[in-house]
Parts: sequence; C-alpha cells; structure tokens
Amino acid sequence: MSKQDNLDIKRVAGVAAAEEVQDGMVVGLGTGSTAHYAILRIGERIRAEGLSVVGIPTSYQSAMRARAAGIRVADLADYPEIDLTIDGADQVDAAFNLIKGGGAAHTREKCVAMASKRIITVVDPSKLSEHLNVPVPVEVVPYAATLVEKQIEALGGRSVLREGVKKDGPVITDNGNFVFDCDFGTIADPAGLEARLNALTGVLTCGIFTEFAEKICVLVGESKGCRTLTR
Ligand SMILES: O=C[C@H](O)[C@H](O)[C@H](O)COP(=O)(O)O
Repeated sequence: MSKQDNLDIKRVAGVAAAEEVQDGMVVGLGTGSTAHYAILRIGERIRAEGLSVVGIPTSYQSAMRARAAGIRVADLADYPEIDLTIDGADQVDAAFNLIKGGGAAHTREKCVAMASKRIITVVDPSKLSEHLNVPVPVEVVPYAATLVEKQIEALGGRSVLREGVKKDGPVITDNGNFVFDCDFGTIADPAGLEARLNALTGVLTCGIFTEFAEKICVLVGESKGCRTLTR
C-alpha cells in the first residue's frame, strides 16, 4: 500500500470517529496521524454546525492542531471527566488491549483515556493483531535510564533508546523524559507486563493499555469505508 493510500484510510477512520462528537461534549484529542483527521473534521463541524465542543489534548501536537482547527482547548485539570476520546494506536489485539506511544505521547494519552467515558480507537488494518507483539514504548525519567534498561532486561525485554529523526540524541517527551522501545516478542500477558513495567523504579508510564477495553470501540479505516469493531 502506498503512503498516500495509508493516509487515505486513516482519514476514513478519523472522519468517521469525528461524526460521533455531539454538541456540548468534552472530547479527548489523541495524538498522531490518524487522530489528526478526527481533529480536522471536528473543527469543520464546529464551523459548519456551530457545535460547542471543548477539546482536551493529549500532547503539544494535538493542542496545536486543535487550535489551528478552531477547537477550544482546555486542560485535563479543568475537565477531569471526558465524554469521548478519539485516539490512534500502534497495535490493537483481539481483546482490545493496545500498544500506544509511537509518537511518545502515551503518558498523557493514558491519563485522558482514564478520564474518558468512551474511547474510539482509530486505526488502519495493519494495526490489528491477535496478540500484542510490537515493541512497547516506555517513558523513563532520564536520571534512571541505565537503571531502567537493566530492569527491563531482567523482565526479558530488549530496550532501545528512541532517538530523534531531526534531532541528535534522545527523543524528549512532552513531560521532559526519555523513551525506550522495549521488545518482548509476543506478549502473553499484557496486563501483567503493563503492571510490571509501570512498577519499575524510574519508569513513568508504559505504552501497554489494558484497562480500557470495556469502553473502547475500534474504527478500522478501509479503502471502501470504515469497519466498527466492538467486543
Ligand atoms: O504516541 C502516539 C500515539 O500513541 C499514537 O496514537 C499512535 O502512535 C498511533 O499513531 P498513528 O495514528 O500516527 O499511527
């Protein structure tokens, strides 16, 4: 599939999710290339339909994109209860466990997910997998980087410090931390691994999301429309 075709199907999912937004809602705004299309469409609907929506961004990227789209943006502290969040994922398994953080935004995304009544996860079909098996992003306090690497090795993972594409040295998250991408192969027990990673000294948050399956609906963009997966 060409890069443009892939963006087109991401747009299908993002736009379909944005149609679920209703007047008066507080909406969590995800990060990444798929959530981007939802943000654009919400902005269009605010202009065309006069919707009143407050957006709670999950990153500097989504805050900037939301403002550019004409969405009023507020802090999670102001709106700790969110009606609906639209966000992407790097992988979704059959039980709706997720791996997130390909854009290093998973800590704020997890906070917003926790605060949300409903979550629409927008993906292209390549993100669906029976089991989680892509590397897990783990946000780490820089001071503890070497300590965390050793702890991840002890858990059976191989960690690689994420480095910038247009920056020399480590990627720095919106929270001022490093990210390790940690390969555990196929993850047999996502909830157990999530708990173990989050408990490591020096770790802020890992990108495994297992707590939200009950409130997640997955929209899969496809060339001929959008497929909805529910549990
Ligand atoms: O940190 C970034 C987020 O978790 C994204 O939602 C995830 O990486 C998916 O991004 P995309 O929609 O660009 O594939």
